[in-house]
Amino acid sequence: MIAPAAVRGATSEVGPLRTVLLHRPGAELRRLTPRNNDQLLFDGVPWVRRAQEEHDAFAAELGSRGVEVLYLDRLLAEVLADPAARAELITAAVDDPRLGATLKRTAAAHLADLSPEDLARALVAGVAHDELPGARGLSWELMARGDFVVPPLPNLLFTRDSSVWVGDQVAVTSLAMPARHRESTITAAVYAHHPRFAGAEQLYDASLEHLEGGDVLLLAPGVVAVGVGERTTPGGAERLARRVFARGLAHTVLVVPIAQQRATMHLDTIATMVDVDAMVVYPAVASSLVAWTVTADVTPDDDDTTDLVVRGPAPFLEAAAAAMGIDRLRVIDTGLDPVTAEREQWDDGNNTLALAPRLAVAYERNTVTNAALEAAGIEVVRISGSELGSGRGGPRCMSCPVRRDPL
Ligand SMILES: NC(=O)NCCC[C@H](N)C(=O)O
Repeated sequence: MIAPAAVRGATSEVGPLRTVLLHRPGAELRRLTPRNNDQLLFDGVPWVRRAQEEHDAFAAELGSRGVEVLYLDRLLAEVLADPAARAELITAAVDDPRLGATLKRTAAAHLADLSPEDLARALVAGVAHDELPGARGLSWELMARGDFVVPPLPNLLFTRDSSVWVGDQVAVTSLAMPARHRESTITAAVYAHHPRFAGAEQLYDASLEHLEGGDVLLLAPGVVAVGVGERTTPGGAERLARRVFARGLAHTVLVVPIAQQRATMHLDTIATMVDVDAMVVYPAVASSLVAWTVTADVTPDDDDTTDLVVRGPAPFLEAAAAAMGIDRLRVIDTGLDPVTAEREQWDDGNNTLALAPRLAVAYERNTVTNAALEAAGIEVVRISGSELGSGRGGPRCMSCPVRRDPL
């Protein structure tokens, strides 16, 4: 029996969206340079003011459709009034093998002196070498002048990846790329300490096998697809499967191998739901995608030891339809010809955010995919993303649904 998520959480990708967690990009994007953008997982150096305008327009579209927008940096500043949360996050910020003990101590003392708002800014934007008054120690002396004592988190923008709600429980994820590890310390602290989330059950945590929210798709109530590739490991998918079964949050997990490359870093870069029975899918992979269907052997009663039944591989679209209990999953193609499809997939044409069945937010630049969506009966809310897109993420990546109405 799959419990409906009422007050918090989500059981699908398309149930009416009521509350969403966003992060408005700020000073952390100003840290990007041509020297560090690759390591920080951006494909360029965005124009920050324009990125903020694009993000504000995205948030305004959500707000005008009745979606409550929560901002991660505001929740973070609020929890940083709590000494326990401050201590946790300061320790995590300086827990870096590049720093010697003296620099760790100086950096921690500097952060501990900041107000909650300034500390929130420093945790997100990082602390540059020359921003640490009175710093001493060998590792500070030998650090390159342009380097960071606490590296910035420009990918916090992509709130989908560092936490994901499955039913009424929240999974703080275990991010694979070093540039993103510290993001989950922030989401973990917000969910653990903010009164807004009091009582929320934690489904996953950052100490476990790699699992990123962009790889987790709630295909239908009780059916979760997990992409396994550059970011999420088979071990992460297995752990999540056991936990969602043990807690009655799903009856089937479809594990979907995806190519380990930047263009397809998460499952949501190649497929997203736009209706209860329809997905926009990158046609270059649609027919070759497979899924392993995972279920529980007996009624599960324990988080991490349930015996799993694994069947497959079978064509993804068929396995998904069978698990969802429908005849067929309708597919809308990205692009039209292979070159347009490749361009629009790269520019997050597949990465739509459903606000309700047949209503989705998409980047305006993917004109061919958006026309195909409309031809299939999907209303498209277009937003611009010329600067936001330089981080290689679209509307779905930039949003973590905290509450969707049950279908
Ligand atoms: N779900 C997603 O596909 N998120 C986009 C993450 C982009 C970010 N620059 C990254 O490489 O992790």
